[in-house]
Amino acid sequence: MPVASDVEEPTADADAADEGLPINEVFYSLQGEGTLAGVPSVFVRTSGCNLRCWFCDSYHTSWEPTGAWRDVDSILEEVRSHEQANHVVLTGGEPLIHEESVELLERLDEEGYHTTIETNGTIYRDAPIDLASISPKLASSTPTPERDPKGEGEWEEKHEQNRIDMDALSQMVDAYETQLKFVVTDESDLPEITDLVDRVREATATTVADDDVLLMPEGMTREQLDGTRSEVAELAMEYGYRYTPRLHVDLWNDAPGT
Ligand SMILES: C[S@@+](CC[C@H](N)C(=O)[O-])C[C@H]1O[C@@H](n2cnc3c(N)ncnc32)[C@H](O)[C@@H]1O
Ligand SMILES: Nc1nc2[nH]cc(C(=O)O)c2c(=O)[nH]1
Ligand code: SF4
Ligand SMILES: [Mg+2]
Repeated sequence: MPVASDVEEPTADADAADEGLPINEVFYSLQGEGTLAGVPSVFVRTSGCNLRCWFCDSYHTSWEPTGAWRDVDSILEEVRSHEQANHVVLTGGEPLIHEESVELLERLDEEGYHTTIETNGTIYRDAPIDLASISPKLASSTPTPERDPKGEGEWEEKHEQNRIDMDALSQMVDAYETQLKFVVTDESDLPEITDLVDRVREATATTVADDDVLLMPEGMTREQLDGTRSEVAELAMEYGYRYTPRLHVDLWNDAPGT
């Protein structure tokens, strides 16, 4: 069922909290991205986002948010049904627009799961998060009229205004074990990445090592990655940052539930 458009705003939380979370999908796979790539994990994907990256590979959580409201108990039951998994990845959409994500993370933590959150880093919440996998959005993600997958650039200004919130980002880096995972389209992204990393280092008490900074090639299909991964790998070597593959795309292309 379509998720009401008000899930896009964090202010809708109070009303929605009783109903649980808008869930787009729950599936079991290998973590495909970042320092835990290859680890068997259950993915819980919430619907609704406060940004609109033109390249978003989860279109039905952002541009066309779709899902069903589910209470935390029913989500936990499905997570537990994947008995082999010790790791849970909470993703979206933007999972931190939802207050109820905190309750889900608390319950997962109580049951002994390792929790990763995939977030764009614009909203801080206090929750038991074992790895904050933060993917701050660069200027190259902005949905200009030429790149808008849906309209004619109606989201350009709002996306541009909201894509970086240095207070939320630095609070998260100080609170949790963190990886900063940048989607790279080409080498023109690198000056913005180095500048942002410098600003995070200035704003936080935490040491952000170069290998906590990950470059991930843009592409939601193998064919698209064929056009980006070599250049991004070279850039990681040149700048001393870590390269992360998109292992799930290499293995399963853009198949649903992977
Ligand atoms: C769909 S997002 C959901 C979590 C959160 N909204 C975020 O952007 O971090 C999950 C991850 O996929 C990445 N991603 C989305 N579309 C992509 C694409 N076309 N190529 C590479 N990575 C992409 C995001 O940057 C993020 O790291
Ligand atoms: N296998 C797999 N690994 C992932 N890591 C982060 C994902 C996400 O969409 O947040 C993702 C995903 O969609 N699939
Ligand atoms: S922030 Fe994440 S979910 Fe939202 S549009 Fe960008 S990639 Fe998609
Ligand atoms: Mg994904």
